[in-house]
Amino acid sequence: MTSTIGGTSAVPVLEATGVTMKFGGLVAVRSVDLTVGAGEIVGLIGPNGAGKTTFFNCLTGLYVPSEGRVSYRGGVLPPKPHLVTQAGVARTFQNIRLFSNMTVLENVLVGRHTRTKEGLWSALVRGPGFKRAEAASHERAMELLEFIGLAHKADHLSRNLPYGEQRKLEIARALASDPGLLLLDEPTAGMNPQETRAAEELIFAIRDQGIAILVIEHDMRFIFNLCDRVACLVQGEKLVEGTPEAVQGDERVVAAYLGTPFEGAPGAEEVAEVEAAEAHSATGTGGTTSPEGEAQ
Ligand SMILES: Nc1ncnc2c1ncn2[C@@H]1O[C@H](COP(=O)(O)OP(=O)(O)OP(=O)(O)O)[C@@H](O)[C@H]1O
Repeated sequence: MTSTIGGTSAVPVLEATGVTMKFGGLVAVRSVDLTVGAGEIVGLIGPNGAGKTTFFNCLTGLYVPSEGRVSYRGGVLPPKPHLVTQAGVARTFQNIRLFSNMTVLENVLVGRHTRTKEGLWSALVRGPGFKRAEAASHERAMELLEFIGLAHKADHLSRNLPYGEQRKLEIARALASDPGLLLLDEPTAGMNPQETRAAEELIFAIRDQGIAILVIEHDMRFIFNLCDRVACLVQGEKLVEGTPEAVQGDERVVAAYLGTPFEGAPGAEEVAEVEAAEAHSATGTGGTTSPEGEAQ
């Protein structure tokens, strides 16, 4: 199966079909379909609480979706984070999750462990197989630090890095698992404009290495500049999906961000029902009539 993007055909790397996530009575994500093709950068936008991170958590095995299916390169992903990483899907988090007392290099090495095959026994006796694997991991981790521009800080404690560099280090740690798909949750949150620009360049460079990317971001200028395709979630449902130009110009997206109701908006029926019920209870027997004859 292929997904068509702007007239070209891309092989899907990620396919999410009908993904729904319920927390008790709350439907945080409702029947969302999304594909990411090889070589693509896809953006996921939506107002606060729209369900973006919940959807990411469903893709990466942190949550088991209430309904739906997530596949990577044609195989259904097991709902366990370490197995998802092993399959080739890596992620970063909205709130930085580095090991603050470890060095920059050690943080990247932690991300490498899904790709090392040496077992506990081999590690304990530090046999030749373990030493070879350790040297290869070290070399790969240094390559990645070179790539993100932090090789000169390999021995620094990660907690001493400026915020923008901590975010870059998180990306390097995710890349250490050799993913085919990288999910970035608000990679530029808290960054200044120069750091945001550098993050954009870094993401393009990652894509150029053949890694598909799905990114959540609130910075619209960043997302519309970066992405080949953008999907907008509102109240857990995918409202619009298309090229940055199409999504940017879509009045429903603008309305969703401004909180303006519009016809057919996800949740609009529920809102109307609640408003009608409130009007009913406020007026006792079905509402009063204004002098102009309009219901209040
Ligand atoms: N573990 C949970 N238990 C219960 N409700 C949750 C849980 N996680 C998220 N929610 C709810 O699901 C909805 C979607 O939240 P989510 O964090 O996915 O939105 P978001 O689009 O990522 O928001 P933001 O842009 O603010 O990060 C919200 O109403 C949130 O309160």
